[in-house]
Amino acid sequence: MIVVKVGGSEGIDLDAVCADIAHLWSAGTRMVLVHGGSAETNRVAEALGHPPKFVTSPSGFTSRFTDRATLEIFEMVYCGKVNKGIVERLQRLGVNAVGLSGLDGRIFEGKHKDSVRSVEDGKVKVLRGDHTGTVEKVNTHLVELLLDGGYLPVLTPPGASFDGVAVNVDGDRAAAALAAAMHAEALLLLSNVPGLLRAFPDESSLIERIDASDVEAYLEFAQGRMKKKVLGAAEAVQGGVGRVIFGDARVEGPVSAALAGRGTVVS
Ligand SMILES: Nc1ncnc2c1ncn2[C@@H]1O[C@H](COP(=O)(O)OP(=O)(O)OP(=O)(O)O)[C@@H](O)[C@H]1O
Repeated sequence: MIVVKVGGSEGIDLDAVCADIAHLWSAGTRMVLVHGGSAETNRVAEALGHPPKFVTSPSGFTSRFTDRATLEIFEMVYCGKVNKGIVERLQRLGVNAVGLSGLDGRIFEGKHKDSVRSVEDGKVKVLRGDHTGTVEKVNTHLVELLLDGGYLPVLTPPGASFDGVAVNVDGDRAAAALAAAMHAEALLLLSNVPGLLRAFPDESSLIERIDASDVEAYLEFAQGRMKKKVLGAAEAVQGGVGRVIFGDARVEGPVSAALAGRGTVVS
């Protein structure tokens, strides 16, 4: 089986992703789709008068500061507009897709992190009231029930804390944990870039191949949220996933192209 994670950045062609998934699904490929929704969440948050706030940790990782109001906006967009938009596309293409968040059935579970360290003007501040977490446990039973019943699961953050509180989890790392837990042969991380670029944003600087034992060394090329993808790739291969491909979701047949090795292949 394969796990496909498609991001929610500008330029991603969800129609092309869904058409390709429908084609592979009807040919018998067992798969789970995980998605993001960051760009649309930023737009809706602005429109609702609660603009997004991103924090950068002392180790250089960027994340969305998720207070309760942000979490609710996040859910509206990720679990509502984006998730149902993908499920509708797939249904129209004849795929019996079911959309769930990681909170449903506690598919993605982890500890609630209430505070985050943020570097602001060169100083480290501690911000409280954060609703984030890292996926520590994937409960695959519900996902397997759906697959065995012929349904294509379409999953999205948030996840559930061990106390049952909704927590914003990173979609790439959640997909990586899912791929490892499901013993997937491949994890595809599709976004609005051709893959991991050595000199972002120069698209001709694509890194085509990374040795599985060496992934973390490539963190230095990733900026901003790309770092989480590299981290997710490292976690997936350490968890036994055969290969991880960073692929382009702006092209025709994006899933097949990534499966054929177009992008950055980690193996
Ligand atoms: N070295 C790099 N190579 C490629 N992209 C990079 C690099 N460094 C930073 N990036 C940025 O990482 C972004 C992809 O990560 P991001 O999390 O924003 O995407 P996503 O997975 O599509 O979104 P979502 O958070 O909605 O799931 C690219 O749009 C690019 O701007």
